Amino acid sequence: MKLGILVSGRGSNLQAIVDAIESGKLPCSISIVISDREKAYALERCKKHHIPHVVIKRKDFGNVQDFEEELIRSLRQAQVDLVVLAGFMRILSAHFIRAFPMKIINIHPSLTPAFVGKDAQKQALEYGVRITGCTVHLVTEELDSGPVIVQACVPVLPDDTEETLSERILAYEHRVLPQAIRWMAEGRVKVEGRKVQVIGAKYGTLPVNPQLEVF
Ligand SMILES: Nc1nc2c(c(=O)[nH]1)N[C@@H](CN(C=O)c1ccc(C(=O)N[C@@H](CCC(=O)O)C(=O)O)cc1)CN2
Ligand SMILES: NCC(=O)N[C@@H]1O[C@H](COP(=O)([O-])[O-])[C@@H](O)[C@H]1O
Repeated sequence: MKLGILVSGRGSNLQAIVDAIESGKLPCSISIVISDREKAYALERCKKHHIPHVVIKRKDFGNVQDFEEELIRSLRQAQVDLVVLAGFMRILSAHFIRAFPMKIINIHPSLTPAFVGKDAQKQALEYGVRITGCTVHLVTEELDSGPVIVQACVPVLPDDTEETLSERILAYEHRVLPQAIRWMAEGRVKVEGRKVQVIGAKYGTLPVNPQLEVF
């Protein structure tokens, strides 16, 4: 499976995908990484691992439609089979999503539908929950509300800061995202409306549901 990965920041989830591929655990290749920010550290990771990459900045386009058309053009030119949002911090339009039907996944640092949007870890802390986590979901036109592929539960500790909680969640993100991509590559993710079934996966076990098989 050829991946097109969209990033905006440090790229630790990108690195987790690269590590999974290079270790032989993830039968995929990365055709293109696109960053909307030229100073994203994710781009340094691409240079180190010789991954094709491009910067496509919103402010270089007169409107969001032209910006998204360039994203679509680059992804189609790279002939990607799956688009992965790995810390990409722009809300994508229905037009973009319809260009890759059921072929866009996103990693989000909460148990959706709780705490959607930006700063999910801070939202969880401020709300006072004792359990949060991360979600890989299919991207729909509604923000962070797509059919859920996998979720990991992460405890919130009394002395947690946004930083300590984010790091604890991130450790699970780096496992559930490659696992979800592998299930997509194996064709085991079956979607009926909002319901998702990973064929052959073991459900009901925590802290990760469905249970991870490789990562
Ligand atoms: N249509 C969708 N687009 C995106 C989704 C999605 O689920 N559906 N996921 C996001 C990633 N994301 C949370 O997982 C997210 C990213 C950014 C924002 C946001 O409010 N961004 C602001 C400002 C961006 C900036 O500061 O540069 C905005 O775009 O207005 C919310 C959620 C990726 N896209
Ligand atoms: N709403 C989207 C969102 O908050 N995404 C989050 O941004 C971080 C990117 O880290 P990374 O660049 O090191 O992968 C990750 O924690 C990801 O879940």
